[in-house]
Amino acid sequence: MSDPPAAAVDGIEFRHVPETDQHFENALAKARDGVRLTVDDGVELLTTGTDRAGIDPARKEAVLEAADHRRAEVVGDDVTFVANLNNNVTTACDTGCLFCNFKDRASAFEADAPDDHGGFTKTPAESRQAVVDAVDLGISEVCSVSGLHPAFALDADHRELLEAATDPDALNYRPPEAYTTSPGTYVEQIRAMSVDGVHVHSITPEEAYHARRGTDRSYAEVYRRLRDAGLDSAPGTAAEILVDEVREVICPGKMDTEEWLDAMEGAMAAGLPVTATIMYGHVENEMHRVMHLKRVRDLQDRTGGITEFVPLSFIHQQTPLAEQGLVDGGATDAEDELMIAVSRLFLDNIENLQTSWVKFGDAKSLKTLSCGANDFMGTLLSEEITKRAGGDYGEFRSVADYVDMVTAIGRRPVERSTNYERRYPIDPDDGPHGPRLGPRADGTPMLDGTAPTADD
Ligand SMILES: C[S@@+](CC[C@H](N)C(=O)[O-])C[C@H]1O[C@@H](n2cnc3c(N)ncnc32)[C@H](O)[C@@H]1O
Ligand SMILES: Nc1c(NC[C@H](O)[C@H](O)[C@H](O)CO)[nH]c(=O)[nH]c1=O
Ligand SMILES: N[C@@H](Cc1ccc(O)cc1)C(=O)O
Ligand code: SF4
Repeated sequence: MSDPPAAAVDGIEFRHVPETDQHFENALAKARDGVRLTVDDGVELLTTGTDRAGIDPARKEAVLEAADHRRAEVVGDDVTFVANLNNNVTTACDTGCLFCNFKDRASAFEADAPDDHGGFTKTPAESRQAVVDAVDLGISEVCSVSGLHPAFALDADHRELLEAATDPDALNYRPPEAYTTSPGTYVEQIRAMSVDGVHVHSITPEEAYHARRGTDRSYAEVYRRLRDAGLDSAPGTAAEILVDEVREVICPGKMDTEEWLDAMEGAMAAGLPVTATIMYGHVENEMHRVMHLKRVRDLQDRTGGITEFVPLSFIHQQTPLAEQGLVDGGATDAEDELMIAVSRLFLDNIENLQTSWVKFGDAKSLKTLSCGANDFMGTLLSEEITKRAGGDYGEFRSVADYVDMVTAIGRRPVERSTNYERRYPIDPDDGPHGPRLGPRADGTPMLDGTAPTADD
């Protein structure tokens, strides 16, 4: 009847466990009535009741249905997506997150090291060229998240400070000359990616932390400088699970929960919209997942600046967590569906809920569009993070792919801008289909016929 548990977690004892005084039926009634849910309510829904082991299929369907209704009430039936490029600048990173296989040790990029690390660093000029090519294809957004390369500084002033530091190693700084290729500064990268007014979505809280290391600048100040250089919004990754006892296991080198919240508030204080994420399906339990949702909901109550929430299902295959035996799988289908549904029901102050074809594949993401999700991510054109972790769902979806998939489930595909302010509803019968919202978009299909996942 029920799915097996997501992951065996040996030897980790957590203070927070999925136990509550609430009953599943009460929590479901509140969810159906649109009453704001407590953490205990969320745990009851996510577990389909803590009174029984495993996931109860009938109760699960009831939760998915409530979330689907809520989605229709809040955002209607349109399914949105963004025409975008993922441009990762560098894989060099020494933060050591145990769920991540995107990173390569920075020492492998040093000028005197053998060039066999399999990773990459792009100069600002190389980033610009990648964006120019994609803007020609019609994209409206470049999404850029990267490793914390030790040679990165915010700008020339920051570099000067880092160069003068008594112990630069302690600040995770090494000068660009130490490396075969320099990523330049964050400001140079953002300027380089600002091609013809394309929307630049970049600088996660962890990257902002790196961009202020060794200084007493506030996050707002750092994000303001980046905004002046052309940054338009920030991705809320690095959230993982916003409960420190979990972060200590999966990403001990990363900022803690408070610092993540501080960075997000700084971005919003600088006038930038942000997204928020959760990465689940590893060592955490349902109590952690819902505590995370509560922290995101509180942040949105304080700021109102979060445009979308993105549940990222952990891809386990080629990661240190799996290699060290800390996990033996990711989330099950039922857990993925419930994560989407409970995110919709719990986050009553965030309109848009994204499903990721990169993490779920097409079939499961389509299913989640009837479990609470309304946004179907973006065209990406390139994807490294999931691929390097062992994910196998490709790197690109064309506008034609989106039209086919979304119309197949009886919904209307709508191309959106990053912040959902501009929308272009697509008439499925009026093909061929290409992006419309980018600075050079004219409806020409993006990579028709040549892309690995395009229709043939
Ligand atoms: C790879 S990092 C790059 C940006 C920056 N270094 C940071 O940590 O914010 C972006 C996000 O990818 C997600 N990620 C990394 N490895 C993953 C995996 N194996 N499965 C699912 N998501 C993953 C994490 O949520 C992480 O915060
Ligand atoms: N969900 C994932 C994303 N999301 C990025 C979006 O495509 C877009 O940038 C955002 O909606 C802002 O408009 N990117 C990935 O590489 N992998 C994902 O799983
Ligand atoms: N979805 C995130 C960005 C992201 C980037 C890479 C990922 O692997 C996951 C998420 C955002 O739009 O803010
Ligand atoms: S998740 Fe980000 S910070 Fe952590 S190791 Fe990967 S690239 Fe580095």
